[in-house]
Amino acid sequence: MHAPSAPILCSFANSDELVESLAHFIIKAQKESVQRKGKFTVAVSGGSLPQQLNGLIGKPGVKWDKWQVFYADERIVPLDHEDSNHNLCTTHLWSKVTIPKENVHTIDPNLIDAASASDAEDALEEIADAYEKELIHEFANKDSARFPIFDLILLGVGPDGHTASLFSGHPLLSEDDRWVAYITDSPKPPARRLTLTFPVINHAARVAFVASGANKADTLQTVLDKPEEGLPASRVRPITPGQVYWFVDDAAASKVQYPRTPFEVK
Ligand SMILES: O=C(O)[C@H](O)[C@@H](O)[C@H](O)[C@H](O)COP(=O)(O)O
Repeated sequence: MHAPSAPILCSFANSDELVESLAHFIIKAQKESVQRKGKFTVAVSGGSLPQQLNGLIGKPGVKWDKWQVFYADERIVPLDHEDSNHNLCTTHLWSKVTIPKENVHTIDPNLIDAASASDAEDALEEIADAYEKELIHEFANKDSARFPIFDLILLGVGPDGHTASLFSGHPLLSEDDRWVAYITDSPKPPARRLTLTFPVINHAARVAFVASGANKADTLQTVLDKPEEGLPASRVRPITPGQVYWFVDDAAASKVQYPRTPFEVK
């Protein structure tokens, strides 16, 4: 196993520049992946991220039919529920682009109904297992890696430093076997969620965090300048040649000492 490489921090003067640069970064990653293997595997999360992807809308360089999308985390609610990350992404992105419906891999809606009808953890286990199988179907046989290698995982960071549904102090932070796990005790509602685990996130070819606004300044300072504090977002350190990027605005980076890397569109 190779050592993780240091995060690359790209900070932009405002939200428009961030959104546009992020779109260029994603398109470049997509081109490389499609050239190499004919598809682009992506994981996305919720929060403000889907809106920050709107620089992709209408860009001819985006080959939506080559995308295979999974959710980095999802809430255990019906897919059209206001808390669903799939619903959020559909509203802000999928409904505005030509991605084939079958290329967006949701948690199984039939299993959600069963889980909603009961408090039993078995139903959540079943949802997590089914989603893991969906991933195995996409990634297995391609190489012998123990974990899937996403081309790109897009994440946000919460004020408490959580990312996906990986929260500080939670036993799930030490999960080293499963690809997908469920939680029933998310400190932020809704309590019942599904998440990709750290080994999956840290095997990705690229992980890009997106964060904006002054209310993220303290969090980013801790995550980037004090990784020894071990906030979940600091633990995202893909093994080489994987790389973690931070796409932030200057307001969010205002307290960060960590060196910036100029963003270059090539
Ligand atoms: O866990 C949740 O319930 C949130 O969806 C969360 O993961 C969100 O993505 C981050 O808090 C970042 O939030 P912003 O994208 O709004 O900065």
